Amino acid sequence: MEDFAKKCEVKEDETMGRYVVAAVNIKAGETLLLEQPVLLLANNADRRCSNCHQLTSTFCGKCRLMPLCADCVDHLDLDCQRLAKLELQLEQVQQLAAHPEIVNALKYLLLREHAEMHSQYEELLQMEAHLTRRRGTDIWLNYQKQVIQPLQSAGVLLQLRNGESINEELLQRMLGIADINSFEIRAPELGGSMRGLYVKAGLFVHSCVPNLVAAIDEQRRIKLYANRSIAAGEVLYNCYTNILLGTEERRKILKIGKCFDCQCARCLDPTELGTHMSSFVCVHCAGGYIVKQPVTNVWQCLLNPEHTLKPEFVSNVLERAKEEVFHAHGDIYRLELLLAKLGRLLHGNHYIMLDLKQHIASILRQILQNMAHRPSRKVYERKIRLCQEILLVLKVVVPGISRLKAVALYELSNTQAELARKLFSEQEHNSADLMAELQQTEIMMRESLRMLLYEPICTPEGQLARNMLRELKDLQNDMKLLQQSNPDVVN
Ligand SMILES: C[S@@+](CC[C@H](N)C(=O)[O-])C[C@H]1O[C@@H](n2cnc3c(N)ncnc32)[C@H](O)[C@@H]1O
Repeated sequence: MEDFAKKCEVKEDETMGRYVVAAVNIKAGETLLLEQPVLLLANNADRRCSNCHQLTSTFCGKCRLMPLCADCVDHLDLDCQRLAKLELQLEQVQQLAAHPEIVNALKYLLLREHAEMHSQYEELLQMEAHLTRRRGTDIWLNYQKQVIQPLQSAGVLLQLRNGESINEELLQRMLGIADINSFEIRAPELGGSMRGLYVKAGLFVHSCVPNLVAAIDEQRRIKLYANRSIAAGEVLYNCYTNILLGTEERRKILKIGKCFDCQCARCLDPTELGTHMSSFVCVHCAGGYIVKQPVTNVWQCLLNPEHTLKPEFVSNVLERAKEEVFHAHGDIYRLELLLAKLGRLLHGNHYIMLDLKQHIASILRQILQNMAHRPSRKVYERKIRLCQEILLVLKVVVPGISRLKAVALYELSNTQAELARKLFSEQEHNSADLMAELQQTEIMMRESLRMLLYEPICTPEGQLARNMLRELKDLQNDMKLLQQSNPDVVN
C-alpha cells in the first residue's frame, strides 16, 4: 500500500473543508506522499511550451492552439489531434493566441475530452474552487475577459465534448481549482516558476507553523514529509506562503489567493511566537516593542499600552521601507545603511529586516567566494553574525527539519571554517584554535546535512547535500592532518 493510504486519513469539517490527519504515529523525516502532477500549468501571464515548458512565443503548427517552442517537435498527441479537429478560422486562432491564460483552461478541458483521463478530470473537479467567494472579484472578472469570452466567441466551447455545452460556471470552477490548489514549481529557466496540480497533495490544509515539508524534484514529483514527529490523529499541515513574511502579509496572501483567514498559533500571537517578525520599536520605552493586538487591531507597546501607533503610520513606514529595499538591491553599502536606519523603527527580526539581512549575507557570500577581493576578517564576521541572527528566527518559525534552516546553517558553518583557516594561515590562531573551530563546523554541517538528506536528490537542496557530503569528508581529512602534524591537538 502506498504511504498516503497507510499513514493518512482524509476528514472534513465546516471551516477547512477536507483535511488530512495522521492515521498512525509518524517519525520526523518520514515520507507521507509521493505524487506526480495531474496538470502542469503556466503562471497566468506566461506562455510555456506544452512539451518542455520553456517560455515561448510560438505555437504547434498542427493544432495551432498549444504553445510549442522551436526546440520541440510535438506535444501530447491526444491533445494535439483533438484541438486540430476544431474548426477554427485563422482569425479566431489569432484572437485566442492573444490570451496566454487560455492554455491552462484548454489543458483542463482536454482531460475531459479523453476517456482515459476522465477519472483524473473527475478527481480534480472535487477540489476546492471557492466559487462563491470569488464570484465578482477582480480575478473572476479577469478570467471572464481573458479566458471565457475569447473561448466562447471562437466557438471552442461548443465544439468540445461533441458539442455538449461547457458553461462559464464550469470554467470558473476549473480556473479556481488551479488557483486554490496548485503548488509553485521551478520552471526550466533560472528563477522562473510555474504551477502543478496534485490531487492528493492538494488535500493538506495550511498552517504558518507547518508540520510537513513539501519538496518537488526535477521530474516535478511532489514529496511531502514530516518535519517533526507527529502523533496519530494530529492534523497534517503544509505551508502555502513564504514562512519569512510577517503575519499581515501572510494572511493577506492567504485571504486573497486561497480565500480563508488563517487562525494558526503564529497568526494569533501578536509577537509571532516571540520572534517579533512584525513588531515596531517603541521610541518611548527602552526595550519596548509595539505589536498589533489581534482582537482590537490596535498597535500597542507591550510595556506601556498607552504608547500606540496609527495604522496609517505603520503601513506608510512598511511601504516606504519596501520601496527603499527594492532600490538598494545589490548595493551592499546602501543595504547596510538601510538596515541601520530601519533598525530604529523596526525590531531586528522584523520580516523586512530579515529580508535585508538575507540580501546582505548573499552579497557577502559572493565577495567571500571571490578570493581576488582578499576579504578582511570583518567581512567573514559580518556574514557569520547575519547567519546567526537569521537562524535564531528560523529555529522558532520552522522548529523541525527545514530546508531554510539547513541552508542557513551550512552558510554559517562554511564561513566559520573559512575564517578559521584564514586566521590560522595568518598565524593569528594556533592549531588548537583551528581544531576547535573545525570541530564546531563539523557539528553544524552534520546538523544541516541531517535535514537535507530528506530532500529528493534532484532538487537544488538535494544537490547541496551531495556537495556537503564531499565538503564534510574534506573537513574531516583536514582535521586528521592537523592532528597528525600536531599530536597535542585534541580531536
Ligand atoms: C489546497 S485546499 C485544501 C483542501 C480543501 N480543504 C478541500 O476540501 O479540498 C485549500 C483550501 O482549504 C481550506 N483551508 C486550508 N487551510 C486552512 C486553514 N488553516 N483554515 C481554514 N481553511 C483552510 C481553504 O478553503 C483553502 O482555500
